[in-house]
Amino acid sequence: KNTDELDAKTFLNEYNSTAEVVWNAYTEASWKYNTDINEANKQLQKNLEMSAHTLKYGQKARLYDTTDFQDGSVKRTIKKLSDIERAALPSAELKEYNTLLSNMETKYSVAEVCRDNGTCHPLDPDLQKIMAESRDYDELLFAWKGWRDSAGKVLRQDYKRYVELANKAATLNGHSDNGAFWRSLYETPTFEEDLETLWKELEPLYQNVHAYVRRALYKKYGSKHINLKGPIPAHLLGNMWAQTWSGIMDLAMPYPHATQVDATPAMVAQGWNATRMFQESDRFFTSLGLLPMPKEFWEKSMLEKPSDGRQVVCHASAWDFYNRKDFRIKQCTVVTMDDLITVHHEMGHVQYFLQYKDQPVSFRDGANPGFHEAIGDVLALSVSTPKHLQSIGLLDKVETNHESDINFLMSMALDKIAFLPFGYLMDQWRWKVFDGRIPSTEYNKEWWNLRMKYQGLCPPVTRTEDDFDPGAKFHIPANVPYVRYFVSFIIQFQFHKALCDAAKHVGPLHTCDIYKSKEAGKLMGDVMKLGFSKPWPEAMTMITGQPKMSAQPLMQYFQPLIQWLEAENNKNKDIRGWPDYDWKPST
Ligand SMILES: C[C@H](NC(=O)O)C(=O)O
Ligand SMILES: [Zn+2]
Repeated sequence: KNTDELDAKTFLNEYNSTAEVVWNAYTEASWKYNTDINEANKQLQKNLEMSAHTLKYGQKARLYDTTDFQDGSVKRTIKKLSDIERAALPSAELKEYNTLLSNMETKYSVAEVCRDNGTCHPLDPDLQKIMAESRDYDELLFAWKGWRDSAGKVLRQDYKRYVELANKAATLNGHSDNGAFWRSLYETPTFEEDLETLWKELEPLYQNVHAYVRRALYKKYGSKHINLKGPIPAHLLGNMWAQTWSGIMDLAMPYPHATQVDATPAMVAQGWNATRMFQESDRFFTSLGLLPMPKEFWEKSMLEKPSDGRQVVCHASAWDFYNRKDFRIKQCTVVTMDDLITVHHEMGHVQYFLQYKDQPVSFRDGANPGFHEAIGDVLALSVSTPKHLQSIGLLDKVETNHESDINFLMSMALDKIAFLPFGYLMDQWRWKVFDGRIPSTEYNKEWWNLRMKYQGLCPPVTRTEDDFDPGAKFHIPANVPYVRYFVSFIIQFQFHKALCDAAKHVGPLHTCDIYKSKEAGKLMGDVMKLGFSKPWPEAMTMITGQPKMSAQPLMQYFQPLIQWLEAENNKNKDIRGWPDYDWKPST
């Protein structure tokens, strides 16, 4: 083994400069395909070239014994390069794997649901709009079942083969399976236990929100479709996957006569468009002293769904082109408050890219994947406050009284608390698929067992193993891990609390708006500059003064609502949980 540290440094410099070129070429090709899906753009050549580069340098990296090296960054980089992921596969299987991934993401992205009259609806914006706005049980069922027939079902065989190849690559890199590889990115031996502890702390909160919303849906849809002691039919929560419930805020509004919290009507009335939404977000970031979007961003991003007939991958994403200059967002933006939040989420990714762009490519990542997902959401917690929305002209009347507070906290809970079980179960399912606890013959049964166990949902119609409902959620065919969002929804409140302290906020945490606080911006910026160069507990300590994930700030933020929900559910004599677990809605 080579123990020459200077030699390793030279090797890493060569790696870094060649990687930028190869990764940039791949990213450009991938962007071209994602924003114009067709056979011509499908060329997977650049992907193979990237894997060839990874293989070449990964094999060299494995020749070093870094035990006695002085420079921690050199050790950290050599260790990271030694895991060559899919490049470990024999070339025929690597080609098959890349083709499978491309086909799965394409099938998902071009899927649509057609009516008897021949009208066909894509997920974005049509089906998403129906799921958020329709209050017709059967119309919701048309969209819900149609999407799973068109996007999920067709992926089942591809997925089975993808699991085999992903696991083969993982084992060739020394992991027990692909789930173990995904968890290794958190560098936390107690990661799974820590997550379960956090979930157990937050489960009572979720069950209170679930019981309250079940009561609201009972009022709307009646006893044929809602059992007050049972699971909720999964198509009634205002979202295609029931992962956030803000779509049914009008049914769940605690005090309809107090301050409203939805900025959508004002955005539409004032003629906001996608660019305006992104400019607003850019303004918030720069108000904190963080970096403005470069001109390439405005010139090359795709901020709206193209109207020229091109097929695109509409699921929003942020892109680093690894040349320290070119950063983009691809989003099929619609003018709603919900999408203004998504805009901030994606802009948070680009801010992270900008902040760590001078790190070596190996460190151009979040401290852990949850950090990358949290940045934009932290700022959105400030933007969402009635006070801030009023300051940008999106809410006219803002009252600071108990009812308005509870209305606001309910709207936030329908996004942030409703999401927690979904954020947790997505990779519970995949980790079990990868380690074999869920055989391919039980993909769908186990999916619905987890949807029942964690979310208290049931399918509105019978499901079989001809279906593949997990495939109807983007991240499954797109091979994007998901526990990062569960982590993000917890740590973003830790960050929010720390930044509000830095901004010298006084009063309840949920009223904090860090807008224009340079102190808050510096705290965030310094952590983002680190990228992946230090283990994430160090980054967590820089922001919060302690190294662990904690549910306490989230609980503190929602404290007034927790008390209100306890009282409200007790007043309604509503049980928490769904003991009538085998109840089914009448069809
Ligand atoms: C929460 C997650 N966000 C994202 O993909 O950007 C989702 O949309 O499912
Ligand atoms: Zn994201």
